[in-house]
This record gives sequence, C-alpha cells and structure tokens, in this order.
Amino acid sequence: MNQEQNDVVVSVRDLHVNFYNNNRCNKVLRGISFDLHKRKIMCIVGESGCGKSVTANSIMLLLPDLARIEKGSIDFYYRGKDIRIDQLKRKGKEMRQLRGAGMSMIFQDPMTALNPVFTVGSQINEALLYHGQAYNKKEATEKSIELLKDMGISLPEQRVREYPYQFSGGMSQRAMIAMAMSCRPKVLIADEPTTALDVTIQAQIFDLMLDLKNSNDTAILLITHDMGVVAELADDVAVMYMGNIVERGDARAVLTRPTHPYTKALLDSIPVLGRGKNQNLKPIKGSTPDPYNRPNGCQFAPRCSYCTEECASRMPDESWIEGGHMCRCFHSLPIRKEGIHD
Ligand SMILES: Nc1ncnc2c1ncn2[C@@H]1O[C@H](COP(=O)(O)OP(=O)(O)OP(=O)(O)O)[C@@H](O)[C@H]1O
Repeated sequence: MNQEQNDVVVSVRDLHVNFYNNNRCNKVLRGISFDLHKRKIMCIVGESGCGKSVTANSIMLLLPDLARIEKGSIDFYYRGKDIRIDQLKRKGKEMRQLRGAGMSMIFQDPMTALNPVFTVGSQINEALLYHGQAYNKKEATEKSIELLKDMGISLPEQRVREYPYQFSGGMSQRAMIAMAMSCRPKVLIADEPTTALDVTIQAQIFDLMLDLKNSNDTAILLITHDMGVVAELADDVAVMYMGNIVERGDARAVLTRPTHPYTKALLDSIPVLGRGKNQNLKPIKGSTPDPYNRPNGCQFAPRCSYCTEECASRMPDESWIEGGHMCRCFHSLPIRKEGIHD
C-alpha cells in the first residue's frame, strides 16, 4: 500500500441505493465510488436532489426504512479494523458504537440531532462522557461550556442549562455542531452545516473544523452549495448529477480545469470569488429529469450540448484525466475537440 492508500479512512465502491415508495423504485445512487482521506476535506457539490445527502446518510447508515443499499460497499478503516458499514444493522449496537467517536454527522436541520426534552448542556455532556472525552459530569459541563463558547454562543454558562426551544435556529445549529465535534470523530460528515449562520460565525466554525482535521487526523466530507467554501476548504471535490459522480479529483484541478460539461456548466452558473465583477453567469439550460422517468444513458445528456447517440444510449465509465482526476463523459476534455474552457 502506498502512503495515499494508507491514509484512506472511508472507501465507497460502486454504491447503489434505491428508494421504494408507493411500489415505485427510485434509483437514487447509481454506482458511486470515492475515498475519504485522513486530514483531508472532500466536498460534494451538485444540484438539489442529485443524492448528496443520501450519500452522507449511507455512510452513517442513517437511511430511512424505504431506502435500501442494493449493491456496492462502504469500508471504514477504524482502530486497525476494516469495518463493512453496508453490512451492519442500521440500528444495531455496532453501528451505534461507531457513531460519535468513529463517525459523526452535522445535519442540515439541527432539530434532527437535538432532543427537545433535555437541556442542550446535558446532551453535549452525555456525548462527552459516553465517548471518554470527559471523566465526570463536572468536567463534561466545563467542556460543554467551552465548546459553546468556541461556537460563538454568548453566555454559554447560562445557555448550557437551557432547552433547544430556547435557542434560535442558528444557535441550535451551533449546539449541534458542538455536539458532533465534541467526540473528536475520525470521520466528520457535514451536510450544509452553516447555511443558517452568518458569515462571521460560519468562518469560526470552519476554523474549528480545520483544527479538528489537523489535530485529530479527521477526514471530513462536506456537502455545500457554496463554491467559495469549496475553493477555500476542499482538498478533493466530487461533482454529482442525478445519482452519479460525474467528476472527481483534486479540488484545484476540478475547479480550474473542469473536464465534464456539467461541472463546467455548474461553475459557469454561479459567481466565483476572484473572477472579477463582470462575470458572465449562464444558467444551466433545461432541468433535471424526473427520477422515475430517467434518460437511458448519461443522465446529463438531454441538457448537454456535446450529446451524441452514444451518450443517449449508455452511461460512460469512469475515465482518468490525470493523477486522481476522474470524469464520466465520452466527450471529456481533453478528448473533446473544441475546448469548453473559454
Ligand atoms: N425520505 C425520502 N423519501 C423518498 N425519496 C427520497 C427521500 N430522501 C431522498 N429521496 C430521493 O433521493 C433524491 C436525492 O435526495 P438528497 O436529499 O440526497 O438530495 P441532495 O442532493 O442532498 O439535495 P439538496 O441539495 O436539496 O439537499 C431526492 O431527489 C429524492 O428523489
């Protein structure tokens, strides 16, 4: 194994997840593969509904009952063991033990993680005590206060004694982030963690995530719509479209030399810091297909100006551009004759 492979903490291979709803099957994840590395941040980007949260929830085995992992594997390399997450029971003891110090998740909606009937402090204390980050209740309370303070919550001594309903949305979000980070997990999954927060607090939280990554070798999977955040924080980027990762690789390479027409279109449709004031933003033409009535081949084909007969008939395999830069397109640069960079 080379150094790069040694640093892999989570390895997802050919993952297929279906949702069964009203006798209909929605193939939400259609064979995605990627690795999360120690001390690295991987960002997943893509339009709403492409499967970003389902990817995150699959790793944590937090899928709803109507979802099923059909095929593929999720390996978690933890404490010298190779744990096949996809083969564990969702609510089983082994998975419960992994959540927290092994893997922790920051959800889009803080109310998913906070229990309304316990004080915020007692919930953070419990996580600290359960995962051995505090020896007794007194020490746990001191650490909880410290964590809330780190999250920019004023009067933390008072706030630890309050209930979630006494917190604003942004404060609940920060309390949940404190709880997720308190266990110093080896894998942190953050699904749009700072959408409800103002930019100063957002910057503080990202600093804390970077601290955790560097001091604890934590691998971070970050889902965000904010390309500024991606440009600043990501080591690697995966671009998703309708359940497939269409491009993946080193963040700088993907952002500055996109090879998939969808990545290029996505980057052209949003303002990017540093590109100057007169950015000629172009919305992506067309809309995402109905998941129950998908095109046969490449899912992006109906919206793609490079579409050929081949694209409409089958999904291209992963092909390698350079290094670890992967693209699933029959017309990916540098194959495509006319450049799409201009
Ligand atoms: N609880 C559910 N019940 C039925 N279908 C679901 C459920 N959760 C997700 N899906 C299906 O999976 C698809 C992907 O959902 P997912 O939440 O992963 O999208 P996303 O990329 O995270 O979007 P967003 O950026 O809006 O959060 C959805 O379009 C939907 O078809």
